[in-house]
Amino acid sequence: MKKHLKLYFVMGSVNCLKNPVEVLSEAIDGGITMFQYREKGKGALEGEDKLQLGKKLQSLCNQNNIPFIVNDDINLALELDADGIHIGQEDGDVSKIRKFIGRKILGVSAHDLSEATEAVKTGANYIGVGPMYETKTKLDTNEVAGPDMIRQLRQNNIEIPIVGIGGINQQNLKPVINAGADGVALISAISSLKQPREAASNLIESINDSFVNE
Ligand SMILES: Cc1ncsc1CCOP(=O)(O)O
Ligand SMILES: C=C1C=NC(C(F)(F)F)=NC1=N
Ligand SMILES: [Mg+2]
Repeated sequence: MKKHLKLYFVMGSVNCLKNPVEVLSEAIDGGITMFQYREKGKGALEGEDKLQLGKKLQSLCNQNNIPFIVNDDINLALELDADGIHIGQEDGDVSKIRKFIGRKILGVSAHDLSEATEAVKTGANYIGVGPMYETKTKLDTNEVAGPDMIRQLRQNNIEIPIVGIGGINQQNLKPVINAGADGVALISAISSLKQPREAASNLIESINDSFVNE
């Protein structure tokens, strides 16, 4: 699990500057290690359109052995037979969902020690902790937690794989790794750029450097 979390690209059609299939294809070439289909926000696809785009993105991931995770939408995750699902605190009872999805990857958002502890107890495979920094991508985030939140979780013996998320880019990712995260999750640092391949390549290089000099 930990090795997949190094550069976790999260995106939906509304986040992309150009065709989402092209964006993901380039991001995979650039070196992302995991993908989350998060079709959410103003203008997001729904129903059949959401399913069809999901299928295209999933096949890109399958061709490249990249885990394909669906955000929030359990029915879509099961219909696509996705590799896993990511849910927030408001997306339902984690232990019920764990039973429902069997051995698929289960990611849970956590904003503090109590939510992280709860997620571990109910069988999450990783937790997403944030927001690390200010972000304009998700409008209803909790207040900025910062990399210190990850450090605090590790100091309280939270051993589960952790990925930081929120406002992360090449310039500010090192503190997130140094705080004890196994990787970074991000949207606009790849999806909003004209050259997603180059963006992903620069990001994974910085991430690997951060681990080497830890
Ligand atoms: C999904 C999510 N959860 C916490 S912040 C965020 C948005 C991250 O987007 P960006 O990487 O563009 O800041
Ligand atoms: C709200 C979210 C928080 N964390 C993550 C992830 F990075 F995948 F863990 N994904 C989300 N959609
Ligand atoms: Mg959610």
